Amino acid sequence: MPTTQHEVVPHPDLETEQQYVKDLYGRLDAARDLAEHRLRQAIAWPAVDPQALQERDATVRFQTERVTALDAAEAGLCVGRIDRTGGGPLYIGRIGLAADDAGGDPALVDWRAPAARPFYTATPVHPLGVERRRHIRTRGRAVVRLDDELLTGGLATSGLTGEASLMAALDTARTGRMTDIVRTIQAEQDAVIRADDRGVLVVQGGPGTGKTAVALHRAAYLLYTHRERLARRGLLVVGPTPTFLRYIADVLPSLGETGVLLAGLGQLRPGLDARGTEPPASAAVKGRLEMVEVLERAVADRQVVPGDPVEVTVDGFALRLRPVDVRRAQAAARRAERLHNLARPVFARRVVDLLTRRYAERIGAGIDGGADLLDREDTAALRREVAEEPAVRLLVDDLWPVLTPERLLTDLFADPARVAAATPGWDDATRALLHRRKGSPWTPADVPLLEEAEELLGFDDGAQRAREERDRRRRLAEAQETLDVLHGSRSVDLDDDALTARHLDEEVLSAGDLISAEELADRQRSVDTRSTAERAAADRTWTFGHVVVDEAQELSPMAWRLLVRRCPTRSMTAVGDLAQTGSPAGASDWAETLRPHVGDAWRLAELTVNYRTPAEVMAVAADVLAAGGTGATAPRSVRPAPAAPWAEVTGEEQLAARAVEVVAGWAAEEGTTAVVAPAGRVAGLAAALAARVDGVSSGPDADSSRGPVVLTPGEAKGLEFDRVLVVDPRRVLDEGVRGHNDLYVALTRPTQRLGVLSPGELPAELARLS
Ligand SMILES: Nc1ncnc2c1ncn2[C@@H]1O[C@H](COP(=O)(O)OP(=O)(O)OP(=O)(O)O)[C@@H](O)[C@H]1O
Repeated sequence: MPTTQHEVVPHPDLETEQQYVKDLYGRLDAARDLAEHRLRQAIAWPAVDPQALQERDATVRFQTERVTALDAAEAGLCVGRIDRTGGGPLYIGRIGLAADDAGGDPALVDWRAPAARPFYTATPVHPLGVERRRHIRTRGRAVVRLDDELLTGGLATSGLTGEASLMAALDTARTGRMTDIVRTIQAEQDAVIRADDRGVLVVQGGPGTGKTAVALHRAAYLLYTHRERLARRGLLVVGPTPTFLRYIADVLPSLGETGVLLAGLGQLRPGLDARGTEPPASAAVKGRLEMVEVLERAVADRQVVPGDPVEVTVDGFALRLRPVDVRRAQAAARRAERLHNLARPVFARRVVDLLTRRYAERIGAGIDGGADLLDREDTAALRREVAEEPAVRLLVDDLWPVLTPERLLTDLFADPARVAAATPGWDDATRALLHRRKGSPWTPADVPLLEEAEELLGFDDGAQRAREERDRRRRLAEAQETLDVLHGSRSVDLDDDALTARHLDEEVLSAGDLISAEELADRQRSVDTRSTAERAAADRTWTFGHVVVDEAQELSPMAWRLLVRRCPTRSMTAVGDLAQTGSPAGASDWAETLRPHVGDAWRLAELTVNYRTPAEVMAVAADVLAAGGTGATAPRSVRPAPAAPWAEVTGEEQLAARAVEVVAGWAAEEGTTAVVAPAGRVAGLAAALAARVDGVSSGPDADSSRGPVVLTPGEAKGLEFDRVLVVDPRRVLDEGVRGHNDLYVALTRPTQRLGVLSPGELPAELARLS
């Protein structure tokens, strides 16, 4: 009888490759030992002055990053090799390692180096000088499998690079954390990863096409290729939700890159973590570009002209300020300075000048010659008196208050009258969407508005500058004192009596001759030891060297405006899928979305292959996409499903119980599980599940590495799970502002299994499942 047992014949080169990989690990160990030694040396460096301290900190940071990168390279150090026509093999891996022979090929080429490119892009039709591509799979430091592709035949294949390795990677159970794809990057993905960094690159691709993976690998590639510039200016990666940021957080560190700032829109204002929630319609209105004008009007509205003359009393004299006086003072302030807070001192000066004149007139009244008799000193004294009078300060505050962005928005959104004044032509229902109770948490949609307000208000840093100047003078005085002491105590040991005093002055350089007090004071300024990412996170005026935006279709126009401000060079990568837009403020057309911010200075790349969702599941999702009527096409899946997707009509009463049963039934399987349901059902389903299954979580803190998660389609966006149960698809369709997009997102999350539970009749869009 023929045996069904499949005997795996080890690849004949396995042992040779094991030797080579062992040698590479030896080099990695040596590089790490050296970096650790240098790090220890740097830490032990006696830093005698601030400059040395600064140098030491820079070295410590550099060597720490080096050790971290070398540590990260340990897992899967070598990913494969290419055998080139007329040349030796070139090994590709996570980092570059030099060979002993300085003139020859490196022992290992960094996957991001130009020489590594054919490993990802060579095909039998376009072999690029490559005869054979070999994927090397390792476990720990042991080589466990070799997969070869011959590229000499000239015949077109599946179009996938390293198909066996790719399929093995795609079939692996998920852990709840995204992993890197260095081993199996595909040619169309490679083109995006290595694309020129100038201008805005938009990457459009359906679910599972690797947009997130590609965006993160592109970040790593740009850091490698433009290391110096990006190390100085920093790189920002923006994601939609805290859950998503947690999901992707390990990828860049696993590629040895730790200096990238990952942030959600809610974290883009230093010092604020905006996690409040609000109806999508409110977020949509806040996201409109016309909010810029609304804010401009809201600021102008705070520059008040009273209806009637106002009076302030200074030393018993009632002084009058007429509306026309205020108007003139306002006009002068606005002429002098565009920003509200910076123009305020001009306004205040004008008001004080006017009141001083009135004061002088009142004092001079009854005396012959009147105010003209007061000399400059008298007037200056009166001016001081007026300026220091609390009633005058209060009046100026009323007429032109110092405003923080938070105060401007809090006062505006809490007061329908203010909103009405700032939104001429709006209807009341739209205005009502801006309402916010004082003290409620800020939402992500508020962040671009707060930042815009900051641009309009300006920050009067007069007090801070005065403080810095005082500090500088103090340091200068201390430095001078130090130099004086050094100068006074210099020991001059001269044998030659013939040296005259004049010679002495010429020949002996004192500390003060080598360094001025100013230089010394400057050196004493405290050294900023924070990394670029930390400094960028704390500084709202920081501009980044490159910005990567994931799920870019969700960004509102105001959010785009904020990001472009943070990246004036427009060196940006935006990845997204118009067919998955859930937010009413989000994009339905890239050109339309980008035009107000970058004009036509952007280009489009497309990803067409779905690596996540099995073909049978994708067919169901594609029906929903087609029914949505956007005309978008679903990407092509590369894998079949291990089990057919299914749907079940449960009735309302049985819905939660069936969901629990299904998820509990899946509990024994490896990998992650998600229940995706309309917002109104999440809490109930999570509670029902938690009673039966361990580690259930939901909402912004959901974490599928601990157990099943219950999410809305919006929260599930960008994530993936081995098994997904979609509950109540009808309500997902009906409740979402773009319901078909939401259901499409929900259905495209699984890597293995999909189940659908419907309390009532299955929507026609899911007919394929009935
Ligand atoms: N070349 C590849 N090799 C191995 N795995 C890959 C490759 N490309 C993508 N994947 C995997 O496919 C899955 C989907 O990738 P990713 O999440 O980046 O897609 P996406 O386009 O961002 O999807 P969505 O639009 O749904 O957010 C991930 O598990 C990713 O690791």
